Amino acid sequence: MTDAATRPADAATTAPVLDVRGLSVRFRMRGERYVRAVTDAHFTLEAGQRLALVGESGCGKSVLASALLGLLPENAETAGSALLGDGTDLLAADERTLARTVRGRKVGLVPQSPAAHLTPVRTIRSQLEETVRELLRTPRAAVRKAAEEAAGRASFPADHLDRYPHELSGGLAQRAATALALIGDAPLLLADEPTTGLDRDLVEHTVDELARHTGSSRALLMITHDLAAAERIADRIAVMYAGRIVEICDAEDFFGARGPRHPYARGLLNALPEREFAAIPGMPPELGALPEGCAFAARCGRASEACRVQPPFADLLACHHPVSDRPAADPADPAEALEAEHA
Ligand SMILES: Nc1ncnc2c1ncn2[C@@H]1O[C@H](COP(=O)(O)OP(=O)(O)OP(=O)(O)O)[C@@H](O)[C@H]1O
Ligand code: NI
Repeated sequence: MTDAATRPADAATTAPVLDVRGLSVRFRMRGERYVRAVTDAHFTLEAGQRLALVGESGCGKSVLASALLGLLPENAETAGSALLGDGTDLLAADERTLARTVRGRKVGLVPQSPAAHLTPVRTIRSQLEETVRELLRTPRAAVRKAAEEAAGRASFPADHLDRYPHELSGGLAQRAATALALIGDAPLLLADEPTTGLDRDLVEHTVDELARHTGSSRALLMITHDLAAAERIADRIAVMYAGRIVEICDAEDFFGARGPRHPYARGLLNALPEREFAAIPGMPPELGALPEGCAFAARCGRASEACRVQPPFADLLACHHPVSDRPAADPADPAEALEAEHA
């Protein structure tokens, strides 16, 4: 643990909203064993950017989010840094700093399940007012108005403010939770599976709202395994496999004609019902027993000897045999190359 790093003042204006460098999280288990939930993650988020972090269940997405919120359990050990635009290192900050100045104020959390996040025995108005008092230190006389404004920003109807959470539809509960998340005006919004359990209309509504609230001054990190939701909201996609980010790609390329370059990312995309509906064979490795080299090699049709060594994350990709940018021919695949030559 080091003291929170601070940037020189002149760099602060150009610093990204979030700059994650070499973030790793491992959990200490009994008998000197470790579960390596996140390994060497690198990414940045500029103001106005919306990044979707996707990957199969258990690949480490939520652990990464918890690390950014300082909400990891006792047995977690972290490495690397996660710098906010003002120089705060989320990995180095102590709990007091995180609780008093970071969560809600610098990092807004859009909860997974608004129903669980809202307090059942209190009206929406009283929850908004409490958060306004806490985060904004608003003078007593102005709290009611500030809470109503907060509701308005998330399009929560004023005539529903005196209702209890159970009296709200799923959509309105989501708006109430979003209103709470936005009160501190945090430059970074973090949403872990904000659309889980919602029907398709509500998914679209929720991600559109998140996009609207990100605007040009904030940044959004959305964790999801819903690729359709990711496509709707994100301008960049980060794909995680077995604790590592294996590719970061513009959403346009990812979902468009070019497609992702990492074979795993391709597999995820092709597993969609509206594409090939073909699941990737096999299972991801246990994070407590990761192989030496590329963790995807055992399931990868393109794997070779080279994959016994961990591929470095370079040029936003960690793969020895990326799928070619040119859809017609692929030099790594002799058969395809031959075909192309004769085409
Ligand atoms: N406190 C802990 N101790 C040990 N292992 C943990 C702990 N918390 C999480 N893990 C492990 O870390 C791995 C990553 O879990 P994580 O919840 O981040 O996955 P995820 O990608 O968010 O999956 P999902 O899509 O299902 O939410 C899992 O193998 C999980 O068992
Ligand atoms: Ni998760």
